Amino acid sequence: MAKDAVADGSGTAGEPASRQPKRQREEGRKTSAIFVAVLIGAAAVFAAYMMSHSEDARGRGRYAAAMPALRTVAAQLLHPEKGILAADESPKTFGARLAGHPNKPSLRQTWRHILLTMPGLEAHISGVILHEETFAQAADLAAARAAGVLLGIKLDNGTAPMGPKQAGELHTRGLEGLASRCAPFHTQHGAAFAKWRAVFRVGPHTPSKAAIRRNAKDLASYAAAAQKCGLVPIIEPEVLADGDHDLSRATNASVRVLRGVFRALKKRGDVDVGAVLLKAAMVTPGSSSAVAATPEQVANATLRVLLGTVPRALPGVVFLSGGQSEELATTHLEALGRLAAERRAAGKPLPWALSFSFGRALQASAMKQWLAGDVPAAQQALLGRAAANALAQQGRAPQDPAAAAAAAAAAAAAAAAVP
Ligand SMILES: O=P(O)(O)OC[C@H]1O[C@](O)(COP(=O)(O)O)[C@@H](O)[C@@H]1O
Repeated sequence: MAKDAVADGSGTAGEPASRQPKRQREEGRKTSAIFVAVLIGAAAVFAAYMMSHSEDARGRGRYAAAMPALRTVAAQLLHPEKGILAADESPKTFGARLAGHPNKPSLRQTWRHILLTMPGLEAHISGVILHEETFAQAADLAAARAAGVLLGIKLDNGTAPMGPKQAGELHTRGLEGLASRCAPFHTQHGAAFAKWRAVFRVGPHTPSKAAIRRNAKDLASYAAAAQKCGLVPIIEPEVLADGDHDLSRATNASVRVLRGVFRALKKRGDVDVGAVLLKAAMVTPGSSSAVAATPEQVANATLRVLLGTVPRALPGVVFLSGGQSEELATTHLEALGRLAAERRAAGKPLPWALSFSFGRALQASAMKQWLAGDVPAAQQALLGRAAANALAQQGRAPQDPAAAAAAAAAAAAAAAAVP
């Protein structure tokens, strides 16, 4: 009997449970109950902490139901033979591209006029992202729209330093009043999409959790506001190439940032991720890194990051050029396009389209020609880069840019000749 009592855990060895004093049994039960309650409490606190602090925890929440009209616009932007021209430089950034020429509003206006009215632009450009100041150029906007080029508005107001604990890190401004600010771009100026850029530095202690959380939350708030305004949001969490970090640190930072961003989008519950485009940096070693990476290594690292973080429902990823030369950005895009084509051939297609949304890597040579006074050469240069990148995103070797420009111009002339 004593043996049974020990075996079923109900008493002390040698003394049946029924013979223990009642008070002693009750105290034992109370102690176990308190112990279990403390355990449950600690587990709950730990789980809550992990949910709110761990960047690796799976995001809770859901995406909003499909927004068909916005999904159609997203698909238009992701035309397989076209990409997006980023011409939304803030006045300060534009000035940095001018090689000493005075950064006057009229100069920016002239350059954007040349871009928006360029014959043949629509051959390989599906949309142009513009700075707010360009929305005053109504005739130029109308010309681009008439050619079938979608217009986008940069809705962020640039970056500002984060608190003293995140020295050197930045957050993006512009959420205040966004809901009312964004509507007229769609209703009065015909914008179809929008963009918001957040930046993350790779350093020994960055990007910090705080910077990721804050920027991810703000990107998600912007995406929701843009969709409510009737605009397809491009979210741009740019992991900067500045620095001497290697490919593996760039990979790690990109994974953490993108996880944070998609978790924040899901947590809101009012964003249709099927009507959002991700504008991402390719995963490369830092611009002052001692160790270079081949285009194949860059493409592999970039795809690995995207496959591990980006939901299948997102329609497309458009890459920024991030200070790479025009040729290098195209070479990297081509390596990515080749990987995507190989996966398709192997019956494992990527869930999203890959394309480009370059600023400098589309405009650098063109601007040089324009600043030297040769507008036709500027147009040729830009059309040539667009054509080369359109091929590259399909994994096809870019032709000689001059030949591609001539082909684009011929196509435009043929289209114009049709009555
Ligand atoms: O003027 P800002 O806000 O610094 O923007 C910088 C540029 O970065 C981009 O997001 C990406 O441009 P790049 O392709 O040249 O890196 C552009 O859309 C934008 O013009």
